[in-house]
Amino acid sequence: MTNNVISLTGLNKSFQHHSGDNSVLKQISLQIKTGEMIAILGASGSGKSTLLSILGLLDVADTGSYQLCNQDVSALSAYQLSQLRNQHIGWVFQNFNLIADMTVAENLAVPLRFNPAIKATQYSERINDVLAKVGLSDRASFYPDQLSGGQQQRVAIARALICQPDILLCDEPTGNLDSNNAAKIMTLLGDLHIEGKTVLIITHDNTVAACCQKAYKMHDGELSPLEDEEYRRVV
Ligand SMILES: Nc1ncnc2c1ncn2[C@@H]1O[C@H](COP(=O)(O)OP(=O)(O)OP(=O)(O)O)[C@@H](O)[C@H]1O
Repeated sequence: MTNNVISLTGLNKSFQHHSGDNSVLKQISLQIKTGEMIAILGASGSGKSTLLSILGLLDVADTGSYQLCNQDVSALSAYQLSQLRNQHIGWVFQNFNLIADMTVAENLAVPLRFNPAIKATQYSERINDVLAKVGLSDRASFYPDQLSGGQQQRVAIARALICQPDILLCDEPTGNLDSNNAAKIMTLLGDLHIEGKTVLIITHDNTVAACCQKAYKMHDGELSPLEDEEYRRVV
């Protein structure tokens, strides 16, 4: 057993095009320890989202090994993968992905309904807890379009937290926010990291990466660590 929550070794992924195979991830190796807060920087098309989808068990690599919480994911059935996903992973997206015709509380209940381990009698306590954590206890009955972008992203983070995952995978979490709201979201993610969550953020933005303990750069499907001065210099 290691204390790596995520361990990737020699991961490769290609997509087929009419013009031939397009190699998107090349020999990716990455170890993330429990409770770390990590950024992956990289230009558009460099392979960041593809890597995040594999880490979040939404896609699979062609070759290489992926251990999530010391379990080799290639050995698991679809049902076991969905259980592992429910248990360990919360997602935060750039576009918030809230359901427009549901209230905040109803949006937060959606992942609970897919999680058989959580009883319906626990729903309201869970919803109240996560709304308090993101500072939106007074917005439970609002619809997404009645909230600012920053508030919608806080609801999305509350939704990511509701099944009490230990890992947050964040895909450009500040990409649609102004700098003031972006800073608030980074403070919230930083607080969750301090509480012990493992936080992985993919971003184009050095100011976001500078809030993290470590950063990596994705370039043409290859991942390499960045030194402190490389990603903190613009801040
Ligand atoms: N399902 C797919 N089928 C074919 N090609 C794909 C597929 N998904 C991604 N790709 C290709 O993989 C490459 C990397 O895409 P990916 O979305 O991972 O990049 P990214 O770094 O996240 O970009 P962005 O920052 O713009 O979201 C791109 O060239 C893209 O066209």
